[in-house]
Amino acid sequence: MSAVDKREIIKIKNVNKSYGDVQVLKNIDLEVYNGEVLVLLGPSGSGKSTLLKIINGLENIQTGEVLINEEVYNCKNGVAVSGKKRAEVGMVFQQYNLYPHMTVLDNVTLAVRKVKKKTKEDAMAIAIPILRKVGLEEKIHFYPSQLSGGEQQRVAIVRSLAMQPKVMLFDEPTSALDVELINEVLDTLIQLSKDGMTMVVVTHELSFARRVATRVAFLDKGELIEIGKPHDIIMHPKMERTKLFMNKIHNERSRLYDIKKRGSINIGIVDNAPPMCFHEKGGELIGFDVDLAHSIARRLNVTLNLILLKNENRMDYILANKVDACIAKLNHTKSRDKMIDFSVSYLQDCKKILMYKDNIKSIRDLAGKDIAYSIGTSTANEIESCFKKCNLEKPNFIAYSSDAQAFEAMKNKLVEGYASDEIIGNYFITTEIDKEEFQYHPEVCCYSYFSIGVSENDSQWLNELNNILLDIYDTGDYEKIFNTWFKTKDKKFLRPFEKWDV
Ligand SMILES: Nc1ncnc2c1ncn2[C@@H]1O[C@H](COP(=O)(O)OP(=O)(O)OP(=O)(O)O)[C@@H](O)[C@H]1O
Repeated sequence: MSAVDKREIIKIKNVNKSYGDVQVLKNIDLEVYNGEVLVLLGPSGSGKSTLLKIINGLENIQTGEVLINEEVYNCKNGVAVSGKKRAEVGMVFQQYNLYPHMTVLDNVTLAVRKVKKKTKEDAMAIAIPILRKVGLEEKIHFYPSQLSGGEQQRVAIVRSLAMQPKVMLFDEPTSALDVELINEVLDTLIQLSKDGMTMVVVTHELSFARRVATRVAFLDKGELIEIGKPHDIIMHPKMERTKLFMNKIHNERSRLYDIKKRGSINIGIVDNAPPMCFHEKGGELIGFDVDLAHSIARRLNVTLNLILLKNENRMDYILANKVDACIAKLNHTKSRDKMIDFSVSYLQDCKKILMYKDNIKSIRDLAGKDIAYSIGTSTANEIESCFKKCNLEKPNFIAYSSDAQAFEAMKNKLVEGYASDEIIGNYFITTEIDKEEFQYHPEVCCYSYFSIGVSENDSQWLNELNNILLDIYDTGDYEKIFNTWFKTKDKKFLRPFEKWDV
């Protein structure tokens, strides 16, 4: 996220708005700072859209004023600035309202030419780099009907951006889109925020608010009830009205509902960590995680789509709601717990350091020694914090692109040891002829808990998933899967943990 400074870009002072006798906004005071992304949440009819239209000068107000960069844009005597000035406040609606008979390029450059009086060439010079940035360069000669809903909405965003606005206002920009298209529009908003654009966004996408918003404001019945950091307003609201709304939205927005509606579940897996998930010789994906994913899909009575992820992008996919669940030998760690939710743990393991037996000395001897691990895993961090707790100087962790490569590095003596979850390390030892040569360092064992990762605030989906995991256990399926993949009996077969507790 870009840096926010305390310069007020939008200032709303004591705004009251009525339609006839009905007051729809009451004494609104609000500032939006430079580079800030302010998300407006609230029930239907609470006045969110009206507030955006007031900022933009599309609606008049009965009292107060709206300033943008200290210039009055709206006040009780009517809209205070010219149409050209008003175009400096970009607005994107739920319906993208593109001209159907015009190409993408014409749609985007029309206002630049008409309102800003730019030549066609100048307008194109502004528009094309923005179209390129949002990945639409190849579609500039397409007509709206030839584009997906997500692409049309991105064109609408570019059309506003081409006016080089000081702020951008979005009114539920994703609510008319299918689930799979929502993220491409949200990604465009995320990019805009990284570029430092000041934005006010009305949305029901709580995970987007958690990820991108600088602050979240909750409106109810025309009043600004609460404003603060996304985590505080969404997870720990202080006001009763906010609490009621959040509970309702969490239930309504459950992923479980989408999964059932779609008839399929998207489960993220990582395919380079045998025996959890890897490619069989024929190329088929197999492993503990794969079997677990099938068991879950069967219980939900939906088809299973396995989505191939990497260790290093697993969290991003969960955060961006690109997968419904992630079963990718994901360790439940404290830092991840701040961003996503975890199911009950389906496997307890231990992070260890595998070495040539002859090299094993005291734990203190590991200080500064090169140890390989697989990139994007929590292994290095977790072992480092175990060392820190014991006041020991830590080894020097070196990231390799997979567990197989990290193991090879140790085997070829490029590094002193290979660190991983024991269950994965064991797989590599058992496939070696000289397995007797290797041993885990006897003094290093940091407990790890494999859990399924899901996006936050969806208690309905999480509860269902936990119940399914316990059912998989209770019906004996878990034992079968366990015994298929952990033949070496290297792990005890445990009932999934009801609670995460370290
Ligand atoms: N042009 C209008 N004339 C009369 N009443 C209006 C007009 N526009 C909005 N309202 C009323 O003002 C109130 C606030 O509407 P607004 O569209 O701002 O709410 P909202 O929070 O954006 O709702 P939603 O989430 O459903 O879009 C509602 O009661 C609505 O019926």
